[in-house]
Amino acid sequence: MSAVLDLKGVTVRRGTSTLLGGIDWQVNEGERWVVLGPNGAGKTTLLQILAGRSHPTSGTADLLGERLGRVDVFELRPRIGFSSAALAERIPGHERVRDVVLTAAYGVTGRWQEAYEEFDEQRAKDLLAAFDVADLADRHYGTLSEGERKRVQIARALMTDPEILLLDEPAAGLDLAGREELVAALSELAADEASPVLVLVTHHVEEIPPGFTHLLLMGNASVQAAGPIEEVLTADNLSAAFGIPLMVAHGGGRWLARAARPAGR
Ligand SMILES: Nc1ncnc2c1ncn2[C@@H]1O[C@H](COP(=O)(O)OP(=O)(O)OP(=O)(O)O)[C@@H](O)[C@H]1O
Repeated sequence: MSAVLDLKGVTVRRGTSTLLGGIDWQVNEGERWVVLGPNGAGKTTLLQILAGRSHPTSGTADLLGERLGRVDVFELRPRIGFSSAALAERIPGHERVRDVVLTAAYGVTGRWQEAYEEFDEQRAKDLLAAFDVADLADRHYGTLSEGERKRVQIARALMTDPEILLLDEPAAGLDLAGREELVAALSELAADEASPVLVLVTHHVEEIPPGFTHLLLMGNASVQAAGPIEEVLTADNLSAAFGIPLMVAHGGGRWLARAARPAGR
């Protein structure tokens, strides 16, 4: 079985900065990955490669069996769902929620004169229902709460029935109730065998949804540890990645982390 994502020695340089230094990573069918690490670790840069929106300076990135640099990325991108704050900013506030999801079929934001099939309309409706926002379908996107927007963004990322779904900090900016609702929705997505391979980027172990299987821990532009979540998410690994002594607890499918001793002691 070939890997869904296969990165070998992936390095990204911008000027004199190394944003990613020699990343080796394999993701297989059915896996649900969390990419965790501190600010500036290189998580967003990595996701840009996985989304086919940026190329490595050196090394090789095979996405769905296609090598970046040799494949037409415009054919590849519909096979990879992607949700990020930067993409969300492009959604016009006056767009109807149903059209925010529907227009992903053409990879555009802002409905204009595209013709959509009944099948597309139905899929957009079903996705809104799956994320519990069906009753918002006729609202303007700009009138939604942040939590509602996040769920619409994920529904949009799934519109093309992708083989991989990349989520860059989906819980950022949510209040506690919003975060918990999103974690529950992502946990359901993880449990569904029909779901694509999932890759979720976060800074916070509290945002890891139950059912996610693997963890890539990043720090200093490189992989600190990678593998099954229970093996990798240890106090030692997390402390090394974040650069302070941390404690980790696990219960009820959820994770917690805090400083091993109060700051300043
Ligand atoms: N075009 C660029 N030129 C130089 N440095 C860059 C460029 N783009 C990003 N960086 C730097 O690369 C590093 C990694 O950035 P990246 O956004 O991938 O990190 P991240 O782990 O996603 O961080 P955060 O959690 O804060 O979003 C950061 O130090 C950032 O300042």
